[in-house]
Parts: sequence; structure tokens; C-alpha cells
Amino acid sequence: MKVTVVGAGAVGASCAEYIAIKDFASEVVLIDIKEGFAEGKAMDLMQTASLNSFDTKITGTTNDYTKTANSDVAVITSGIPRKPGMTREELISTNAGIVKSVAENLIKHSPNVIIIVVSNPMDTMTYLTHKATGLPKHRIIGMGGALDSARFKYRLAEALDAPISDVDGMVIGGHSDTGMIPLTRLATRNSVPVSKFISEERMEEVKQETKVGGATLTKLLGTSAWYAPGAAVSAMVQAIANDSKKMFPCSCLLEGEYGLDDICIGVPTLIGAKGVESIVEIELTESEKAELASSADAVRKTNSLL
Ligand SMILES: NC(=O)c1ccc[n+]([C@@H]2O[C@H](COP(=O)([O-])OP(=O)(O)OC[C@H]3O[C@@H](n4cnc5c(N)ncnc54)[C@H](O)[C@@H]3O)[C@@H](O)[C@H]2O)c1
Ligand SMILES: O=C(O)C[C@H](O)C(=O)O
Repeated sequence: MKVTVVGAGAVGASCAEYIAIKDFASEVVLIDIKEGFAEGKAMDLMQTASLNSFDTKITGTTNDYTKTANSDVAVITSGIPRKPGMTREELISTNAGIVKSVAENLIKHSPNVIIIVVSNPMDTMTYLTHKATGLPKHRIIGMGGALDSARFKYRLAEALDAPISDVDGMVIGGHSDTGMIPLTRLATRNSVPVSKFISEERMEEVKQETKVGGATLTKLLGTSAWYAPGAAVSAMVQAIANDSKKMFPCSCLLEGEYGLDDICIGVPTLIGAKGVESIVEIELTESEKAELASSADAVRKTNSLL
């Protein structure tokens, strides 16, 4: 499998590193507009190959899309990250132009590519990628829910004082500070509902901590996070490579599912060789439906700025 990662910055390099360490792809191409930057990151990563025991070949290029030709998967991480105090939505004016031109360049050289969109505001950038490329909807996937769910599990494990491998949970909705919907009702510790172990008040705290997970890290780091985002993308790329039909909440184009149309927003999906193999429609309570509707309203408001 050939994977292109556009943007060799913090998230792009982390994606490339995790993909290589898992050793399931034959080739990763890093591409960036900053002269020599992707080449440098690729060389540095390749010098970890003998230490980390991988055979994936990582190369870098400065904006030469011919090097990305015939990629099976492309990950778009190009664009600016937020600074402390900003929302992801504030990045739209810079990142929309970057994501649109990158998506157009990618499909010129890789007509069969599956695109994973990471750049923020991610749900709107995923929608924009659909509009810019016209690719079949199963080949454009926004990454947000996989990361948000990992953060939810981290917070759940902390609250339960349990190993992370014991907890399960999922976050749907928009990838934003207010739009995420951690599905607390369905969270479990080894199949037992977490409500058995923690109070409603503590559960509400876990929910709020999860929703502002990205903002909390941005405040601590001075820029947004990269390790967990890179790991989340690599898990999705691996599910495509292995055709594993693994369930991740992903932002994908909805056409009536969950009562929503012409919008990209996080819902449970099965990810396999086709990209989005299917959208899984789970039964939501009235209050969860109301949260999803309001999250969708906010995403539409950002989409209207395109
Ligand atoms: N969806 C998510 O869950 C998630 C998680 C983390 C970060 N992000 C987003 O990912 C993006 C990247 O974050 P980062 O921390 O890696 O930023 P970064 O600044 O470290 O890296 C971005 C890179 O993109 C490059 N770039 C800019 N324009 C380009 C173009 N036209 N073609 C190729 N490369 C270009 C820059 O030169 C830079 O190296 C941000 O928008 C951030 O908000 C999303
Ligand atoms: O928080 C951000 O701005 C980056 C990313 O969306 C994240 O959730 O880490």
C-alpha cells in the first residue's frame, strides 16, 4: 500500500511515524510546501527504521505531486493549527484554500485514492473535499471521532481508576469544543455500564473534559496535539490496508442517515478497503438526537463560510 501524507508538520510526521512503526504499508510519501522540510522529516524517520524494525519506505518531496502518483490512501494534514484561546472554526479562512488545492492535486495523480481529512475545521474541510473532488462519498473520510473517542476512554479510565484496555466508549457529532457528543450512556467497563462505577456528576465531568480535550492540550502545548491524532489516523489507514471493517466514528457525507443530509459529521462507520464500508445507524435517545441536531447546525454554520 502507498500512502501520501500531505503536510510534514507535527501531525503529518506523527502519522508517517505510526504508519511506519506498524509496518503495514510499503511506502509513505510526505509532501509539504516548505522547501526541504518533508525530505528532512522523511530522512530522519528513515534513520529510525533499523531501530524500530520497519521496512516501510518513507520519502519526502517539496510540493511535487508526481511523487504521490497512484497512492491508495492520502492523508491531508496541511494547514495551520490553532493557538491557545482559538476555536478550530477560526482556521477556516486559511485552511479552506489549502485543503481545496491539495485535494485537487491529489486526485490528478491518484484517481483511485481514499482521502482522510485531518485539517481543521475538520468536518467542514471534509465537506469541502467532497465539493472540490466529486469523489464517491465512501472515499472521503474525516478523522475526528477516532481521536475524540480515544480521549474519552482516557478520561473514563481516569475517572474509574481502571486500565484503559478495560473501558470502551464512543464520541459522535462535530469535531468541535461544543459539538462533540461523548455517548456516556453506552460507555462500558468490560461490558458493564460505567454508571455502575461512577456518579452522574462525575460522568458529566468526563463528558466535558472529553469535549475540550483538544483545547486543553493546545493550552498546555501552545499549539495543538499530534501524537494521538497521528495514532488515530494510522489506525484508520491500517483498517483500510487490512480491510478490517473496524468501527470508528468518522466524519462522512450523510444522505439521510441520522435524519441529516448534505453534511459531513461524525457518525459510527465501518472502515475497510473501500474506505467507508458502511454507516452504522444506532438508536439514539431523544436528548442525544437533540445534541446531534444542534451539533449539525453548528457544522452547517461553518460550512456556510466556505
Ligand atoms: N482532525 C483532527 O483530529 C486534528 C488533530 C490534530 C490537528 N489537526 C489539524 O491538522 C492541521 C495540521 O496541524 P499540525 O499541528 O500538523 O500543524 P503544523 O503547522 O505542524 O503542520 C502543518 C504543515 O502543513 C504544511 N502546509 C501548509 N500549506 C501546505 C500546502 N498547500 N501543501 C502542503 N503542505 C502545506 C506546512 O508547511 C506545515 O509543515 C491543523 O489544521 C490542525 O488543526 C486536526
Ligand atoms: O484541538 C485542535 O485544534 C486540534 C485537533 O482537532 C485536536 O482535537 O487535537
